[in-house]
Amino acid sequence: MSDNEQEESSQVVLKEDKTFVTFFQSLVSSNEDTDTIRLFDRKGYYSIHGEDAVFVAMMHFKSKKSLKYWSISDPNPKKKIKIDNDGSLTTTASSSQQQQQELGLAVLTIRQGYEFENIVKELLDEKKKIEIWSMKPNSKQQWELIKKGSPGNTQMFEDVLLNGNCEGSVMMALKVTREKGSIVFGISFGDATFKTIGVSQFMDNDNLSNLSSFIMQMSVKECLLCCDQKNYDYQKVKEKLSDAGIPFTELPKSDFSSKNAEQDLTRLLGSVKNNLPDIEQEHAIQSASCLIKHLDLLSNPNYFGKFKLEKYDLDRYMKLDSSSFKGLHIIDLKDSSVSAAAGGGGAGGASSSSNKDQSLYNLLNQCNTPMGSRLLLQWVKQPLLNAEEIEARLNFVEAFYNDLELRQSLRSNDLKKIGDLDRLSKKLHGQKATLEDCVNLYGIVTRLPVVLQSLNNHSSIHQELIKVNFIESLESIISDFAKFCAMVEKTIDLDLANDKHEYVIRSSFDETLRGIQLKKDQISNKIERFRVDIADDLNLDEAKVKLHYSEKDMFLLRISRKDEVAIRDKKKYIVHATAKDGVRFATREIDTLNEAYKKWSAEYLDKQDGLAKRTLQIAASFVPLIEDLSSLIATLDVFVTLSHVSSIAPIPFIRPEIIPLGSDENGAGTVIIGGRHPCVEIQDNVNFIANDIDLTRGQSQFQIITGPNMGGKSTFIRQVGLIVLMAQIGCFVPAQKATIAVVDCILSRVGAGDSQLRGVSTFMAEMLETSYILKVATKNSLIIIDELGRGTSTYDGFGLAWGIAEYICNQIGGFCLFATHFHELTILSDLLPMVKNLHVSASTQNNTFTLLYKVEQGPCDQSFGIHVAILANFPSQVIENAKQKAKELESFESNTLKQNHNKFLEEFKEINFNSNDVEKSLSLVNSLLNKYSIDIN
Ligand SMILES: Nc1ncnc2c1ncn2[C@@H]1O[C@H](COP(=O)(O)OP(=O)(O)OP(=O)(O)O)[C@@H](O)[C@H]1O
Repeated sequence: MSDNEQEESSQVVLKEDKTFVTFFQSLVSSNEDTDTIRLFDRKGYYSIHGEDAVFVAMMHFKSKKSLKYWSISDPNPKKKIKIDNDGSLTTTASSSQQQQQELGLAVLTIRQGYEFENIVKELLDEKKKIEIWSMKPNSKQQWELIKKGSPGNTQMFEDVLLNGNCEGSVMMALKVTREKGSIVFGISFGDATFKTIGVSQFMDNDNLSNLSSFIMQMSVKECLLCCDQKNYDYQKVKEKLSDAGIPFTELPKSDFSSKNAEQDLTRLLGSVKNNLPDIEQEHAIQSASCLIKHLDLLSNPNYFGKFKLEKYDLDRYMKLDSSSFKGLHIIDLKDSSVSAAAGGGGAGGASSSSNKDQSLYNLLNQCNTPMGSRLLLQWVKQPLLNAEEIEARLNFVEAFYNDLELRQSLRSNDLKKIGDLDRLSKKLHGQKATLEDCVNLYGIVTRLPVVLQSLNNHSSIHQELIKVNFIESLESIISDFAKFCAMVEKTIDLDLANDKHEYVIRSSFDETLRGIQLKKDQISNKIERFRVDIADDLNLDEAKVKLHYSEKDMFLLRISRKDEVAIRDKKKYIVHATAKDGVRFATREIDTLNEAYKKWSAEYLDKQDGLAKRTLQIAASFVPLIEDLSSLIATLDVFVTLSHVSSIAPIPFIRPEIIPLGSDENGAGTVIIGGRHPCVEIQDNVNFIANDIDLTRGQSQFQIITGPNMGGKSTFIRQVGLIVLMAQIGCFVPAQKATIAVVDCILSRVGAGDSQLRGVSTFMAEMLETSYILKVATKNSLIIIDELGRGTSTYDGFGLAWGIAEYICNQIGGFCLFATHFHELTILSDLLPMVKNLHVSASTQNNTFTLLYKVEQGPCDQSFGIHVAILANFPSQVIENAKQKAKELESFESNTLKQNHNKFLEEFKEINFNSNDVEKSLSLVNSLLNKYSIDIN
């Protein structure tokens, strides 16, 4: 037995609850689903059992120490939690059942409130389903399921997730079919928390690249899949979902029926007919029917007419798949929701101290509102394709960029004070709001004229744009909120809210309330008189004895900690708490008065209940207006933030010139002068060297970058990718001058070591990723390839790199940055007109070796490696040997070898890596490798 287990077994608690254990075991054995975690509501706390308990203990507490064991063995253990080397948790078939049985049934108890809420969030992040069981009323041993949720359906946990959960929980229903030889996806996606639903029907290629982009860009959390085992594409879809880590449930075709779909959608979207999506999207409409059914949206009349139709137009956004997100570090894949939820500056930002390896989103997310952070995340994931739309965004950014005063006033005052409007509207809509929420909303609305005033002061060429898009909309929203403000002023006691943070209906509203308020006032007046007397008694200035009110303690007196000596050892003064702001105390008389005050307050709340409910009902009718305001503030916040980040960069970003997609035929293209990597340039101790690139179609669209290790090749090619992406988001870019040709997708294969594909060799992973690029890229794509062929022997790596480069140039014709350590590849520029060489420079003067990070024209002087070896005092014999080998390599020009690689590639491209049978694909590759005598070891 391991030390750990020794420790655990000593914690066995002999507490038998046989009935429960039997019930629990039957529950587990009747359901094979290992992804569901069950929590048992024990009134005041929750318990989790068996392997669920072990999973949660490891996930949340990172240890099994908090587990107890009930001494009843589990005769039927089904699964075992395995903690992998990287700390991740997986469930596997149990191999230590015996030990588990010896220990008994694991039990973990968790506290209600914060601990429970965090665990629910973490479980959803871990893609688990959650069930909450509660004891049936008036029964001792009978449990019933009261709540359930999953990553794509968190409706029943909205109260828990109201704080944070920035991206919501997008569920998609998916039907795959073939039409005219092409794969067609009918998709419906929805988020019940944010009350959005959408349909989209699109064609895809054999690599399902459109589906991949859709999943990433729409932040899909879970999938309902129309089961079609006989369909070959169906298996590929399942693989794609598994690779993307999207949990899916296979459902019968009968769940995807268009029978009532139109009617159901109309109910959710409201009666506006033109809300309805294009009815020709038959498969998507069928998926909508499944989605509505499985999210049970029609059982909640509150939802009727409240949903918004969200559109996903494939042709509107740049295609980005998960390897581009990872390769360019666009977002932190695991933490995206956390950092966005934090809002108000996000995690990091340019001024952050831990600025190493931060993502583009983290750099940009200096939003002042949570709504802004959410919208920015969406924009970063969905760069635009339409040049006019991009220019429109850039105009706004430019307006704020050039108006420092406006930007500062919006950032430091106006926007900062606007709370989470999405959360507020969710609470009001879900009838979970309180009078405090109404007062908060009132506070926000009454501050809007200040925002308006700031915007009105703006004067520039974009003045009209600001007027039409922000000023006029805001004026109309403010005027529509007038009734809400009047209601709050009339019904809620705003003085009490401001002074004591008590949120109640005005006493003047009702005779009974007035009577109770009188009693409360009498008590507080009495306490005030006590305060004056006590100051006198303590020999302290009256102003030094303050009245402290809180909902929990009611009235207490407070003196500074310095003055505490005045009450020390005086029995009549009862100390309640010592805090930073001083010592809080009372006397017996004050305690008694507080009791009475508490009683009257409770009575007041009771009597105001009907009026408060009515007020909240009226407030809920303003939800659509709150949503409009939220979206206006989010957009304003994102523009202000993009301009802010652009202006505070070490060297301010500039507005890029945009060349529409596909209109760069006549020798135009992407030209960046003095480009910088936005995330590397702000790293501590980095003196960033700016670099140029010219990707002109037909002349220099394919750039090979060579140079010494650590010379800045990867940084350079990624910075070009990021600059193009930022421009298409509508953001200014880190460069001195930039002309950006809009691209339809950025495809990247970066880093040999960190393949996302599990269980395949580095070489194979490289090949799979590259084959994907070769099939998906178009002449309008940007391809970024870094160190291809590292996972194989030098000759073969070179051969493959050569073949792939040639294929991109001749067959695809897209823009490409190809960083490589194969110096021989630079010869391509002599053979193909669109290929140019660049190299990162280094200096070997005065017997020192200095990386200069300057990207210069032409191939690299490949003797750097040997220079480094000389500087590192390698034995002369080794150096000579190395020189000899380098010569041999230089003369490596065997035509047969090169031909072999080209032939290999021709056949390799035809292999379908998306087939269900990975083994088969791999063995096909192996036989090809043998056929052309290519050695990958
Ligand atoms: N333009 C630059 N200005 C200043 N420092 C830079 C620049 N580019 C890169 N660096 C620094 O050099 C380090 C190495 O850069 P990078 O990883 O891009 O090199 P590389 O040539 O791709 O290396 P390798 O061939 O070993 O993969 C970076 O982490 C960064 O700190």
